[in-house]
Amino acid sequence: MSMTTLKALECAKGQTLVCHYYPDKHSDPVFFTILRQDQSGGLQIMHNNQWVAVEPIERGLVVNVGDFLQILSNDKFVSVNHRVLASKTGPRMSVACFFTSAEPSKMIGPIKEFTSEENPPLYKEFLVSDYTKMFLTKPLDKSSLDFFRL
Ligand SMILES: O=C(O)CCC(=O)C(=O)O
Ligand SMILES: [Fe+2]
Repeated sequence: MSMTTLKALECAKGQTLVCHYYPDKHSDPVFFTILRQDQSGGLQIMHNNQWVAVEPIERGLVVNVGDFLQILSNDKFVSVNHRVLASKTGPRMSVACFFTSAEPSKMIGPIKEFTSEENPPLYKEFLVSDYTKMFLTKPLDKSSLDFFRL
């Protein structure tokens, strides 16, 4: 195959890099995540300082609250800390759909409905792109929320 064929197909114009590294605790830097896991399980959420297994439900979907929903709601909805334990029994399949802003220049912060004089904003306003940058550079198990908390 000649280089011109590949060039004509624009073979390097779009790149997708996906790294999966789950065992560490994290919360998702999005509004919410819809998750489909297979029957092998492995997903755990932190509840009352304990890891709780999320039992797979056939054809069921898991909806996780993400950091942006926690920030928008000024901590009324809490972003879930979760992890996935590697299984020794074979391959595991999961599909995660992250709901976030398509516009990195969007500002996010606690919204009026969730703030008042008695309930002042707990987070500063920030750009979605700054949050994503923070998420990608901090240690995975450290909460990004803390970097934006007032
Ligand atoms: O595979 C899973 O069940 C969860 C994956 C996950 O937490 C993530 O991709 O952020
Ligand atoms: Fe996650």
